[in-house]
Amino acid sequence: MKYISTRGGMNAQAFSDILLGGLAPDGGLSIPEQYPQLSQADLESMATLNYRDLAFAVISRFVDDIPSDDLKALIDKTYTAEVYCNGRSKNQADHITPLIKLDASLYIQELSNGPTLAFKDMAMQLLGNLFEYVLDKKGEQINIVGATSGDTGSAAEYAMRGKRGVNVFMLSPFGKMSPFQRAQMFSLQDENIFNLSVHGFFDACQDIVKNINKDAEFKAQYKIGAVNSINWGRIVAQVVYYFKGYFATILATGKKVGDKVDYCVPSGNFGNICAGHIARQMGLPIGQLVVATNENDVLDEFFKTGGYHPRDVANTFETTSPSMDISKASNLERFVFDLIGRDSARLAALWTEVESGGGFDLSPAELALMQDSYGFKSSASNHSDRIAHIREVFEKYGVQIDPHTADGFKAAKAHRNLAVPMLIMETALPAKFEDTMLEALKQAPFRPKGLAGLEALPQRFDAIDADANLVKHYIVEHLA
Ligand SMILES: Cc1ncc(COP(=O)(O)O)c(C=O)c1O
Ligand SMILES: N[C@@H](CCOP(=O)(O)O)C(=O)O
Repeated sequence: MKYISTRGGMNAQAFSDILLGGLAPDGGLSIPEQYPQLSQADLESMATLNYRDLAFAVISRFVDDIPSDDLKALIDKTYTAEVYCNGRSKNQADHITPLIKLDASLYIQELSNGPTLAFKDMAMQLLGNLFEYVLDKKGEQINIVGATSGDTGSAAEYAMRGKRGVNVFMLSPFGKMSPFQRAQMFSLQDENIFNLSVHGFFDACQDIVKNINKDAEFKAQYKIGAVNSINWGRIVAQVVYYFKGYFATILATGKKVGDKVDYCVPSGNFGNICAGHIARQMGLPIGQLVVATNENDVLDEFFKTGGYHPRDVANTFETTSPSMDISKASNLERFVFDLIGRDSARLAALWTEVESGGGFDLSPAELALMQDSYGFKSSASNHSDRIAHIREVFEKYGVQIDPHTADGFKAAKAHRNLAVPMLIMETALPAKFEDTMLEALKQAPFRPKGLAGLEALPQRFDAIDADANLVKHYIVEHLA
């Protein structure tokens, strides 16, 4: 399996060569030359595998330059009941991403039982172990530069703290994360962790990360790596839980392998649902892929009209599902590459428009293809929807969901077909967003053991203006 760039300007590379980096040298994103294809027999053979074996069955199809035994050992070390425990018994926790039944055909897939209580841990824990392995083999070090709106940052820092040869420089939007998210990151005192609080939104942080990645000389000199979902390693690890969720859903609903399951995914940078698209391209019988957004609804507009027009700061909003306060969805580039028949010249032209502050419109035929053949639907939420749906799910089903998952619940209701099971991806635990949960339920959400008093711990971070040169300077100074 070799990897190319969506923009056509990268020679085919092996998995280990693209693993540590973010953007391809031409500014595009790495993507497999073709997706592995699974037959009905392959799917049937996967249906009863535990998470570790399933992860190996999926990920090994994308990796051919790490010996199988080593890859299996890295996966086995990652997906354990101890890491994805969240206070459960070993037996319960060993499912890693168990389902919560809401009704006969509506389920939530738990993805937030890892160390930082968000779905990012599903891929980031594996990435941490893969990084350490590949760096050891190559005898190299890495300085990760990442952007977060609240969850990638803590997941990356918890996965990379104490790892040999790794430093993390994490950019987050100043004053825009929840107090819990802020405390999770800023209370870390590890010497290899640097938190930079940027005056701007997540989009500004991500632009800086991309800008640094495009400076080939700086990138090579300072060994810059990426952990955002522009990194292919994040996406491939996320593909696994679409398979796990599928098999668990058909088992729970008495369906058979081959029957369709719909998925609804709270979306911002489009990394989570992009993994769903790839699972579908591999042959997983996914019906609809429903994109849920908050008030920052660029993606909702795209999937309804075919027009992708990222917004500027003045039109990006602070919301109560803050991790989705994103107006430029990096991974959309991977999906559009497939949608337009992998025409890299056209893709590069479309993203040249996007990067110069504009956007593009698909043709009516492409819009129909996206909605009908690729199964994409969408819906947007606002604060009052969020509060109402947190309340509804608690009152009807006795389940507390976080504000992002509540945006997903609204979208799932809007697009549900009662004949097809619908799986809502849980993207974080309510404990991370206590104020909104209190407003909705008049009670504080469950907080896993060991996290009491998190917000009162001493915090360490540096504030900085949204300027790539300042960030580069900061990196150079702190590495020295
Ligand atoms: C809690 C939560 N929900 C949803 C999202 C959106 O996921 P994605 O960016 O992969 O679309 C994020 C972060 O991006 C998140 O942290
Ligand atoms: N919501 C994310 C934003 C970054 O997304 P990523 O999946 O591309 O790393 C966050 O919480 O940081």
